[in-house]
Amino acid sequence: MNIALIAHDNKKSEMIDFTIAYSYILKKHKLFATGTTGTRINEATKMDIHLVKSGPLGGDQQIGAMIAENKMDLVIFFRDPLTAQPHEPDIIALMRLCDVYKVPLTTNIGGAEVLIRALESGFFQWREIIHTDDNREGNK
Ligand SMILES: O=C(CO)COP(=O)(O)O
Repeated sequence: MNIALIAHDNKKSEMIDFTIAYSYILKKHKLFATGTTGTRINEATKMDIHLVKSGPLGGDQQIGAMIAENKMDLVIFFRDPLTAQPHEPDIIALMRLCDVYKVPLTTNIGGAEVLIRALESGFFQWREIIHTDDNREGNK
């Protein structure tokens, strides 16, 4: 599965803790991340991560484009709900595309714990069906 890892600055240490704790699951998958988040995760875990640009420089939109192309299976996005972000429209667009394409999205560590364990337990196999279904709603 392709997994996106994104965290706002005040949530980056939480993301590091999360990826260290679940590296035994995450390393079995293809990981993508916005620039700063991915660099920090790589430094802490040594996992291979495909980096896109930093969020404020278009990284959220790059992840969004992957969602629109059916190339993302799970988005783990630790948002900071207490700090205004200059690229808020990009963030909303990313989350909207998750809804358009029915891609599982969590915006906090509580949901991430549940989804990562679901992934490990095989609850994401339906994504493989979607990958082969050209007639899904989002492609119309
Ligand atoms: O801003 C972000 C998500 O909206 C994250 O970007 P960085 O990982 O580059 O900090």
